[in-house]
Amino acid sequence: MGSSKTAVDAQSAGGIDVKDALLVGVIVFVCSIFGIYTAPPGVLAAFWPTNAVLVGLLLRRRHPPGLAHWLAAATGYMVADLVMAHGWPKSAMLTCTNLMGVVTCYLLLSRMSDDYRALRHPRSMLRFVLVVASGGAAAGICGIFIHPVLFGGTPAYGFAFWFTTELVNYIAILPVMLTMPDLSRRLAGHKRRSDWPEWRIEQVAPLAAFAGSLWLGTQLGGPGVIPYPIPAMLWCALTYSLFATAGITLFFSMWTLLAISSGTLVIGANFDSQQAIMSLRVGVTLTALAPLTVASVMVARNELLSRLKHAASHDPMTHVLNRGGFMTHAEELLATPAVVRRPLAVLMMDIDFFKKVNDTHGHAAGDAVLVSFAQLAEGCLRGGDLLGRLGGEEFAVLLPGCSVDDARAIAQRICDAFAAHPVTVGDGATLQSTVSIGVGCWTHPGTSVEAMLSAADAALYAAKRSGRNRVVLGDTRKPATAT
Ligand SMILES: Nc1nc2c(ncn2[C@@H]2O[C@H](COP(=O)(O)OP(=O)(O)OP(=O)(O)O)[C@@H](O)[C@H]2O)c(=O)[nH]1
Repeated sequence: MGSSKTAVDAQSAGGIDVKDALLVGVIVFVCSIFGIYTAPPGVLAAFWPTNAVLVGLLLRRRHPPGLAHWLAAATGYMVADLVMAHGWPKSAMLTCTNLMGVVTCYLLLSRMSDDYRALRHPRSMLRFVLVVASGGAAAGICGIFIHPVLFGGTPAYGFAFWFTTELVNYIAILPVMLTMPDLSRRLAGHKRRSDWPEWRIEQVAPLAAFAGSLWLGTQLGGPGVIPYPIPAMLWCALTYSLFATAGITLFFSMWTLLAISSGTLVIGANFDSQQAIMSLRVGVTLTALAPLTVASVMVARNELLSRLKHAASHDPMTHVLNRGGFMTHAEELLATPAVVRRPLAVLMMDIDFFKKVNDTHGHAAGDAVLVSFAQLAEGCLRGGDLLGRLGGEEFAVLLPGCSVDDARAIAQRICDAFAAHPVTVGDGATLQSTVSIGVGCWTHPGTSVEAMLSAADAALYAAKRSGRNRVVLGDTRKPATAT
């Protein structure tokens, strides 16, 4: 039974792999045809997206590419060149050159950690430039041999031409591929329209400044206009996601080169030699590295900040909110109009005879009981409820929009579940602890979190005095006043 299932799995995985490889081949073919069609007459494609798209595709797949993928990619290149009547020998030489750069970039990038590869590390752009320069150099080495044969140039020119072309295309396109959000995961998240961020003026302004600086360049002209959009692009990098910044820098590179070649952007320089064109393309592309580096540093900074924020507001042992985190979240929740107008309940929970657990089985056993209780309590709550560890063996819960009856029922559920849940500790002993819970309820809160907690605490004290392992409802007739 097991082996036949494995065979079926392998078969279906094989089917998916072939389909996947075919898709890679088709994408390589389409990108290559696009590159060949956009080339000026007599020159190999000026904008050659295929290699960067292929490296990005292979890296973004869940599994490393197999032989089928590489064969499909090679076929895609060959067929595109043959369709454009480049003939077999020329097509084969061009395919080898393309694949040399792709394989080099793929191998180097696939060995990097996820953070570096997705350009989410402050130093990732440095490594990225080294990788794409290596990919360009690999293609350049092929260029030394094929350029004199195919185009009659010198080996040195062959190296320079292939190196710069690959470098420019990788730097412009690969960041977009590497930072592209995982669409399947996004769609699975079912983002509703109301969850989307609102577009405010400060979010639109950097993009408007970028468009404005591009326009200004066309109006003023002269050799200094190329970096005009850099301040706006840095502003974009500080405001938008890494992926959006990568898209903006790609647009900048393409726009600048197209605008100069079409005469929309007049910089007053002569581009009558291949060297001058190469120099311009490399210069424009390298300019775009600055905003990408800023965006990359911003991502790393924001992730560090959110990790620090989480660490400051959560208890490292039970992973629920700590006192500070609970108070901040509770106050924020109480300021929400939807919460203010609805009933609200607070539970104060304290594990019974917890000192005895520590004294009998050791501190580690006490910790295990605390972790177990936090998990169990969390499992009894609804999505919008807040659970926090206020200190020691004392926990609190805020239940927004919860009636007296519901609050009592939730508290009783936690109490019963914990009493019925044995915890096995390090010395092999099985501990059966209980919890006492005080409940405070308000039909119109209008008071501070501290006041609510102290009212629920009074009910907890009553629960302890009347025998523990029980739920006691506090006085709910009048709202508590701030202490
Ligand atoms: N294992 C462990 N123990 C803790 C931690 N924080 C506080 N304690 C212990 O929790 C115990 C609390 O004991 P008491 O306040 O006397 O309460 P109790 O024994 O539960 O008695 P009642 O609350 O009256 O049922 C003390 O022994 C503290 O040292 C912790 O993080 N881990």
